[in-house]
Amino acid sequence: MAVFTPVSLDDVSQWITQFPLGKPVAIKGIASGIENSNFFLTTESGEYVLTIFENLSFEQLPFYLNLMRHLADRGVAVPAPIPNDKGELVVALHGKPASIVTKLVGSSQLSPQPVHCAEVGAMLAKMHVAGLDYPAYQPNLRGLDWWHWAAPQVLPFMPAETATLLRDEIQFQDSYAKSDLYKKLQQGPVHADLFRNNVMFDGEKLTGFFDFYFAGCDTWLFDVAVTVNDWCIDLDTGILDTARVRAMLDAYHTVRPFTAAEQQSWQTMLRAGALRFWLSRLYDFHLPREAEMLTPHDPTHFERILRERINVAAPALY
Ligand SMILES: Nc1ncnc2c1ncn2[C@@H]1O[C@H](COP(=O)(O)OP(=O)(O)OP(=O)(O)O)[C@@H](O)[C@H]1O
Ligand SMILES: N[C@@H](CCO)C(=O)O
Repeated sequence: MAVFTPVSLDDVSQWITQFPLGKPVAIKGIASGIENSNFFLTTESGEYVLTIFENLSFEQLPFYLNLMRHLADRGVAVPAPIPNDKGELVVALHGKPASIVTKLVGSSQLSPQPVHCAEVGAMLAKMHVAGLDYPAYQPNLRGLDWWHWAAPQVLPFMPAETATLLRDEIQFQDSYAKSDLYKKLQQGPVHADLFRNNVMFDGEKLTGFFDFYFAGCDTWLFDVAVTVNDWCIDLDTGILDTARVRAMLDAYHTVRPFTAAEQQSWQTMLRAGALRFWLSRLYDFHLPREAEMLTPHDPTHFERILRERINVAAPALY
């Protein structure tokens, strides 16, 4: 189901000569993606992932691919995009934008232990610091402006009590975003979707972050909140697991110390991280894209997490 645009060895044999990768030896579609057509590509020089982008355009892609290249060049574990002989990272294949990146070793860790959370926390801090001098800017396209655009479209579908929760939370986040405290937070490029299925592990060793296509510039703390809200919870209840939270935050703090302003903002940001995915899931659920083939993710998962973060104090940031 996941390969929307088929690609054969014949299709790439000529196309790939613009990349310094030698002859292609094998190509195999990857079943698990839902957004793009992905392939494992073996060439004379090694193993790579070829992606044909089904939704993002030639204009949108450079922000993401240049960011991955920038991070990879600074030792952050991410797939490194391979430039062609003109230095381009995005090249047309079957009329659609495509790229080749290095293949990460391992698989996703879907039942993380504290040791995995510590690896993620340390690498996330490293990524934030390495992104500081990334020259391109794009806002988080699923940030406050998007919440204001999406909420009126989903509210008519919602029962009164949950609609009130959504309205109140957006208002609460609005006033926080205007506060002096918010302005003190460090900002930069963030992944913004660093869920368990977007990180690769080889045993207990993290081998890479991937799927950067929600990345944008936002507060670093928002990225930490999104990551904790997925990696450090009991999936059935949304309740934070203190051992995993501590492992992730302590490892992050060792690489890039949190600030007092971040400490004060922590609970609010955990709520923002929950709101962001509650709203996007509500939107995908009630207003699915045309020809959407997917079963949408369950919005109530993040509604539960939001209520939990409103009602229960999280472990301190440091
Ligand atoms: N650089 C990489 N190295 C190794 N495996 C990769 C790499 N990039 C992607 N994969 C594999 O391909 C699968 C699909 O990739 P990805 O999650 O990016 O799909 P997508 O369709 O682009 O997005 P979505 O997460 O929305 O499904 C991943 O689960 C992973 O197993
Ligand atoms: N991580 C998102 C899906 C988009 O990558 C979610 O769980 O809603």
